[in-house]
Amino acid sequence: MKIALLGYGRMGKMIEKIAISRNHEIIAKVDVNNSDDVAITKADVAIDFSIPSAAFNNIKHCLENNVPVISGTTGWLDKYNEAVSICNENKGAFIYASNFSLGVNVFFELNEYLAKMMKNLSQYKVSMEEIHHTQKQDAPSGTAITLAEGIIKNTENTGWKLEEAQENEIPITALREPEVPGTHSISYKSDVDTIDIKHTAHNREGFALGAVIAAEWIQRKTGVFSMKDVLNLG
Ligand SMILES: NC(=O)c1ccc[n+]([C@@H]2O[C@H](COP(=O)([O-])OP(=O)(O)OC[C@H]3O[C@@H](n4cnc5c(N)ncnc54)[C@H](O)[C@@H]3O)[C@@H](O)[C@H]2O)c1
Ligand SMILES: O=C(O)C1=N[C@H](C(=O)O)CCC1
Repeated sequence: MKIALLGYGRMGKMIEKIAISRNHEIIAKVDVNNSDDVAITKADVAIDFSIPSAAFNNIKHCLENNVPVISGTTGWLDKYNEAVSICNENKGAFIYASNFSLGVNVFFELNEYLAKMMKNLSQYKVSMEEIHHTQKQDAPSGTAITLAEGIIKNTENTGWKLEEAQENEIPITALREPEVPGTHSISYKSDVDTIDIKHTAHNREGFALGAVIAAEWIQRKTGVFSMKDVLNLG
């Protein structure tokens, strides 16, 4: 495949490495200082790992030019429904995932399964912690938001909050520490015990491999998909 990389930072560079190892060709590298709108239109797929303020326009440009797009950028989801409409209007192909790693997508399923079991056990209070590197622009992480949505869907919790949560809201603690690729923990605490589940990324390879697999999977497809479709989970 001919791939356009939208964002050539930590993730863009890791995706380039994995894509080349799977015999793909990188035909455009778009960055804050380097835009190449023409090259993008010649790609079989674009992979966007940019910044929250750029993601929506990147995705729109691809969909309006019939280029399937995979986006892992977090922190722009107020415009997700608009991106879905643009995809459908243009009969395009689009996948957003807050986390492309196989391990986290298994963890998403485990989270929902546990939430269902905890639904009627009101003595347990749920909380979440995420830890990422200090360059991260958004908080809480996109992954933490997906996990919170998985709990809300399956329990009486009505929302999530960073820190000071109300009753029935999931409190999320977002910590920033040097070099941490991404750690997410969910705890259900009662007076007598605690149940914890945790996912720890050791590096960024899992995210990048998942994004390249999604880019391979979406070829010749039309519609809006998720990593659940790609990985055939659940
Ligand atoms: N979904 C996942 O699996 C996953 C995994 C890791 C990171 N992320 C997300 O991916 C994004 C990128 O992460 P990163 O660690 O590579 O960040 P980074 O800061 O290393 O890279 C972002 C790059 O985007 C570039 N950029 C800025 N404006 C742009 C524009 N208009 N068009 C294209 N590129 C532009 C920047 O110059 C920079 O090189 C973040 O939102 C992060 O949360 C998602
Ligand atoms: O490094 C980041 O930034 C990450 N962002 C995603 C998120 O916000 O969940 C995935 C994990 C790494």
